[in-house]
Amino acid sequence: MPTFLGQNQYGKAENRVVKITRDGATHHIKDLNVSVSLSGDMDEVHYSGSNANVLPTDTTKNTVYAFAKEHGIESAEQFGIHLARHFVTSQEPIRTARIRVEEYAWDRIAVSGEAEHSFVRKGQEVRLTQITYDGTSWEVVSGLKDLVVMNSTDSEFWGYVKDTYTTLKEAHDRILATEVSGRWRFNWSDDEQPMPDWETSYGQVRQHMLQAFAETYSLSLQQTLYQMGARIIDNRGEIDEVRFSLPNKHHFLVDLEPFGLKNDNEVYFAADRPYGLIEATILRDGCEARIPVDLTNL
Ligand SMILES: O=c1[nH]c(=O)c2[nH]c(=O)[nH]c2[nH]1
Repeated sequence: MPTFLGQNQYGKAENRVVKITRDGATHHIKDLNVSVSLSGDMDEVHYSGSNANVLPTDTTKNTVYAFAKEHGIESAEQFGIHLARHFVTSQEPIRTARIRVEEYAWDRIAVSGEAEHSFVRKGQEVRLTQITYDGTSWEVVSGLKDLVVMNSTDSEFWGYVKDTYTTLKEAHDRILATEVSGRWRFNWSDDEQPMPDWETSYGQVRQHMLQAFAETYSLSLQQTLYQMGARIIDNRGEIDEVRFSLPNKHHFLVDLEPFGLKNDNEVYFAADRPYGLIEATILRDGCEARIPVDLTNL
C-alpha cells in the first residue's frame, strides 16, 4: 500500500448541555459546551469502512446528556473525567478519550434579593478544561479565555532596542490592557492521588492571576505575564505549568495639539489591530512543559 493512516480521532464536537439543578424554588445552572474526541483501534474503519470498532458519534452525544442527568455536573473537570473514564473503560477499541469543555457562567439577577430562577449571562471569561485519559493516567489542563483586564497606570515601556525602523516613543505612564487566554496543567495524574477540588482551584487561580496583574508595577507585558504565572504556581500546589497568550491591547494617546488642547494622559485611541502578542510558559522547578505552544491547539 503506498499510503498509511496517521493520527486519527473522532467524536461529537460542541455538545451544548445546560443542566438545571432544582433546590426547591432555587435553581442552579451549569452551561457547558462539551467536545468528545476518541482514538484507539480505528484502522479498519479508515481502510475498509468496517464500523465494527466504531461507537457512533451520535452515541457520544447522547452519553453527554445522559451523564448530565445520571452524574450531575459538579464541575467541568469532574464531568469530563466521568465521560473520559466511561469511553475508555466501556469500549475495548477505544484507548484514549479527550474531553474538552467550555463553561459559560451565569449570575442571578438582582430583584429584591437574588432571583431564584432568573439569570443574566456573565459577560466575562469562558472557563475551559481538557481531560485526556488513556486508561492509566490522566492529564487535566484547565484555563480561561476572553478575560479582558486593564491597568490605567503603573505601566511603563522603555529601554528597548532601537534600530532604523523604530519609531515607538518611550512610555513612562501608559495603559496596560490585555485579553487573557491562559491554561494551567494539574499534577493530578492517577486515581491513587487525591483529586483537587476543581471549583475552588479555578476560583483561586483566577484570583491570583488577577491580583498579580493588578499589583505588578509593569515594565513590560512580558514581566506582568511572568508574575501572573509565577503567582499561580507559588500559591497552588496542584498546578505545575501555566501558559498565557496575551494580546497587548494598545491604547495610544491622541494628539490633541491641533485643537489647542493638552492631552495629559487622559484621551486614548483604543486600537484593535495590529496588536503585540506576548506568549510564555511558566513552570514549577523540575517540571516539563506539556501545554501546546499554540493555545488554539488546545
Ligand atoms: O509590554 C510591551 N512589550 C513589548 O515587547 C512591546 N513592544 C512594543 O512595541 N510595545 C510593547 N509593550
